Amino acid sequence: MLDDIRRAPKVLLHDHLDGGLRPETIVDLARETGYDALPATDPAELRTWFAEASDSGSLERYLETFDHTVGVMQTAEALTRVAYECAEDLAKDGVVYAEVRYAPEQHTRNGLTLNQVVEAVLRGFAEGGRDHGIRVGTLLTAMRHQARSMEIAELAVRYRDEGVVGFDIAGAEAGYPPTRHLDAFEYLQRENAHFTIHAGEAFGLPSIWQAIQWCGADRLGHGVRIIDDIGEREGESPRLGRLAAYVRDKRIPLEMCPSSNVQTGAAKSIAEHPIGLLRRLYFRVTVNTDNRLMSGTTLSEEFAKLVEAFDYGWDDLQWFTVNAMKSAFLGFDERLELINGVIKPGFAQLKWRSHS
Ligand SMILES: O=c1[nH]cnc2c1ncn2[C@H]1C[C@H](O)[C@@H](CO)O1
Ligand SMILES: [Zn+2]
Repeated sequence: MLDDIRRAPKVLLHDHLDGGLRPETIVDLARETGYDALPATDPAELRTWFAEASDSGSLERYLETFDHTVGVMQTAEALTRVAYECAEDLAKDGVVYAEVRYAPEQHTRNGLTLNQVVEAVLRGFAEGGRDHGIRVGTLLTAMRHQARSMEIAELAVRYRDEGVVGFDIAGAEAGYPPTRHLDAFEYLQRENAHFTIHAGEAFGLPSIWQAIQWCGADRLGHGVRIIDDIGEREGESPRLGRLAAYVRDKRIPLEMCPSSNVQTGAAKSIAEHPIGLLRRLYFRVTVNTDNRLMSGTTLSEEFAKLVEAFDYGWDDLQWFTVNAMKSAFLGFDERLELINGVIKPGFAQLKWRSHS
């Protein structure tokens, strides 16, 4: 099944550039750029280290592992290489459209300007996308514990015609509510720009409520805790609270990342992940990787885990994929073209093959 899932034309909306490096590349870049704090210099050991260190049950501990990936991404060449390889790796996994995010403010330690950071990454995505047949849009992230969101929002608008398709905030959620960055979100709305907000991962409903009702988020990063607003009683159909009903009624996309959520403690296991119920209730659920390196995963593997846990078939996987494409920060005509010209025919072929 995994091989077939790899062949399916997939869409990925939530993937961090600094969470998806190849271990071999980290080792190379550390050597080239003089970064001497890696926990291991053998790629296989490094791969294991990331997976284990990320498996703590705490988002804060999980985020500490990014010190090492961000540490080696401080030159234009390094950023371009990482972005190129990201496009290549996603294409090889059968992803046809991806939105990949990172925080430019974390890549200026060696003197790069924010503009230089963005241009280096865009170059990597453009070249990687062209060579490997995938379209990659960029989301610029501001770190929620810092105070640079307005600057980063302006950066996203500056590069909107060059491949930057939106904005996001990320980092530790508890103690850093989205409203801290309200001015940035209001600015983006005035600019008719798109944004998503990490919310409802390590903090509950108030974070989701603020993200949508105060900040005007187009999508929710994770959003798993929306489950807290859904009451389930034996023998009765689930009851949606006002916020959960709003999210479903308005078709607000949920960027769900099953493996990452298990690692940070946002979900107990894949089988107990709220995605099962949310999909049954027809929330606009999408499936994502978050950080392929930290979770040792790919989008195909995330789908395969869900197939195992929830017995999903091709129709479910296509539904998640079409949801993702509908929710992309891309023009309506381009979304339609990918849905009708690539996704539907690709899935039809796989369904036909598995029946014959
Ligand atoms: O799942 C996440 N929640 C909150 N922040 C995250 C998550 N994954 C990565 N980040 C942070 C760490 C990265 O350095 C930053 C930009 O990609 O975003
Ligand atoms: Zn994330």
